[in-house]
Amino acid sequence: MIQATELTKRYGTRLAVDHADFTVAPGKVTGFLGPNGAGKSTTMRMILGLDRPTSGSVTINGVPYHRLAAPLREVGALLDAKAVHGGRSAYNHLLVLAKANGLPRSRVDAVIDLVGLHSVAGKRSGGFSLGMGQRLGIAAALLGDPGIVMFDEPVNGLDPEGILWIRNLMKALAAEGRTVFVSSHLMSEMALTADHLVVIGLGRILADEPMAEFIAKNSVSYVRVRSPQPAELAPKLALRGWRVERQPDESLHVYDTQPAQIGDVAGAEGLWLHELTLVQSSLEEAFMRLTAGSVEYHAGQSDDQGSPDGPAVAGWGTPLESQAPQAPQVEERIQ
Ligand SMILES: Nc1ncnc2c1ncn2[C@@H]1O[C@H](COP(=O)(O)OP(=O)(O)OP(=O)(O)O)[C@@H](O)[C@H]1O
Repeated sequence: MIQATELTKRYGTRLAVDHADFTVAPGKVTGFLGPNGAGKSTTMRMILGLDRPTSGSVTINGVPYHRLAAPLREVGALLDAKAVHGGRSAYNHLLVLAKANGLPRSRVDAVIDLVGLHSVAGKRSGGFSLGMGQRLGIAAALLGDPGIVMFDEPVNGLDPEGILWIRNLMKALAAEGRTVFVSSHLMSEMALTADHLVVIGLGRILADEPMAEFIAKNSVSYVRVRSPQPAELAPKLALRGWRVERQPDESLHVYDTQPAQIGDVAGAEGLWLHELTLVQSSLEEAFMRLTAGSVEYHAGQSDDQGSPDGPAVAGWGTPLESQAPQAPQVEERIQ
């Protein structure tokens, strides 16, 4: 268990982490998400005692990192896969680490097997590919068989096989009851891996909740309706108090309701339906929506172009209001 309480880090005038409160619990993969410069690495460094908090605290199993009797046995971390002595073989790199931490040689063999580096264990790690380097970094993190593991951007630059391997490893570690805390910018990957999310923006914790709850809270869902009679169907739906937007391709986006209810209305009115699809935001869209105000570095585009709604809103259609002024409760557009 990792517990941050009012955790704060100031660099000069810059508040990198701002009174952060969050908990990372065992038995699940917790994703740590935030835009560039949000404070993820600073937070991870403070958890590992590499940076000292300006105020507040963060503990590992109830105590600060520097008071852990055998740190490697309690928490293993992959922060920078390149932070390895390139002149040593993978095996010797791990052996040095093991000896320095009072761990038996058998653990070196165990983690080398676990990460699949057996065939190259005797080779200099300086010549390793990015994927092999990540595996070696993970082997080091797991050397002490710790109950807590932390990975900072573990899938950066990996090929699909490497990504799949890390995803399955993290899930397996969590299934064994370990605490797994992982930062990533790859939302699609996090959506597949994490059970719980801690989201940080400009140093502040914006969310600390289960993935499903996070998406439900921060997403927009609507029903996409295709009918050969959209002009007749749209006002009937709007009359129920549902927001209806007619799209350029003649489909309707209907908010505040469910497909079955729309089907019932169409049936009762004798109107044909060709499609009824519930469309929900992805994790990426939900994340963009939540952190829109916390992004430090924007690409050179207007706010409008940077709409957090992504594909779900692209081509957002003419509000029905302009075509059917009698329709009640029709809004211009969301946000
Ligand atoms: N040693 C430092 N000295 C001064 N400012 C720093 C230092 N380390 C980080 N910062 C600043 O603190 C803020 C948080 O940085 P941090 O690296 O923790 O963000 P991050 O979320 O990990 O970003 P990224 O996703 O880009 O890696 C940034 O504004 C950064 O410029």
